[in-house]
Amino acid sequence: MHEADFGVAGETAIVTGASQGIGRSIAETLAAGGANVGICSREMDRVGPVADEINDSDVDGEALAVECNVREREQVEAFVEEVVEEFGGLDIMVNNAGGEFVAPFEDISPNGFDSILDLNVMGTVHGMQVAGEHMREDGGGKIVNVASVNGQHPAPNESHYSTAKAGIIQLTETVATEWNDDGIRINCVAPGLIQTPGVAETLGIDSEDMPPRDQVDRRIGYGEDIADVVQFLVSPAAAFMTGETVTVKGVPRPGNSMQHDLGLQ
Ligand SMILES: CCCCCCCCC/C=C/C(=O)SCCNC(=O)CCNC(=O)[C@H](O)C(C)(C)COP(=O)(O)OP(=O)(O)OC[C@H]1O[C@@H](n2cnc3c(N)ncnc32)[C@H](O)[C@@H]1OP(=O)(O)O
Ligand SMILES: NC(=O)C1=CN([C@@H]2O[C@H](COP(=O)(O)OP(=O)(O)OC[C@H]3O[C@@H](n4cnc5c(N)ncnc54)[C@H](OP(=O)(O)O)[C@@H]3O)[C@@H](O)[C@H]2O)C=CC1
Repeated sequence: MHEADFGVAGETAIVTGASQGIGRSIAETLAAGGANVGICSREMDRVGPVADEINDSDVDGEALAVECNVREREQVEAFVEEVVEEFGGLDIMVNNAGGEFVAPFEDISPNGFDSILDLNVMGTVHGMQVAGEHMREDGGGKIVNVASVNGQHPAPNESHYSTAKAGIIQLTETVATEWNDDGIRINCVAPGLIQTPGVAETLGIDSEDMPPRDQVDRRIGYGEDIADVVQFLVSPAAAFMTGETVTVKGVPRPGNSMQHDLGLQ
């Protein structure tokens, strides 16, 4: 009788941008599943406590926090190297660090547009190439990139971010065809609106009454909604999936969904 295997126990994972929000949920979920996790953010003061919390808990996975700006190639190389040394390999790479500001296209300076492409696209390129090198030497691995529904559907005042996230979706599909023979599966998750500190800051959407997770028809998602799908994508259960983008956005419905209100349908 077949039993589905969603396990990650004993694997080593890296999650970028894990001091808060979706990245933190992914790191905690994988650690609770028994994976050792290397996590980073731009500030040790912010990401260190997340590792402490995981290490002080009774989950099986251990955490290592490293200060790393994903826009800086050398920092990504040093981060990955430290995790490989600490945990003895690298099986899973989650390129989550990303962000935006909201502005009309005509008000975004060349440098402003470039900063969002650099953070989201080049941050992901650095993570994929550096992790990929270790995975090829080690006989394979799994990569998950975090895009957005903004990379799939138009919404006003998100031109730079939507361009970047669409790029991440293409990057995922293209490199998946190239690294297939190396045993590296690469998939992508496209979250709808998720309750995180970043969304509170950028869009002014703060803690509202959150309906329970078992309700699909709600305005905004939890970090765990994304983390669970990421765990599926890196697990043996997704062995026949590569180059895919999985959208996780609940039910966007007029008058009901925040995404619809924001122009993302
Ligand atoms: C509605 C539908 C919703 C649809 C909603 C759908 C869901 C989307 C949810 C997404 C959620 C998230 O990603 S939440 C994440 C939220 N948090 C963040 O993103 C914060 C992270 N921020 C950063 O990493 C940075 O600040 C980042 C924006 C990349 C810029 O980094 P830099 O170091 O390059 O910083 P700077 O030098 O200050 O800025 C670079 C240039 O960008 C310009 N710039 C910076 N902020 C700007 C702003 N608010 N408006 C215009 N321009 C701005 C500056 O003027 C500079 O250009 P010049 O003046 O020309 O030099
Ligand atoms: N929340 C949402 O509705 C959606 C989010 N997304 C995507 O999900 C991902 C996470 O978003 P969310 O959790 O909301 O964002 P948050 O702003 O809440 O968290 C972003 C995380 O990334 C880190 N980070 C930011 N820039 C860098 C950098 N240059 N190098 C390393 N770490 C960095 C931050 O840490 P620190 O500040 O400590 O450096 C923080 O841990 C992003 O890629 C975002 O675009 C996609 C669709 C919807």
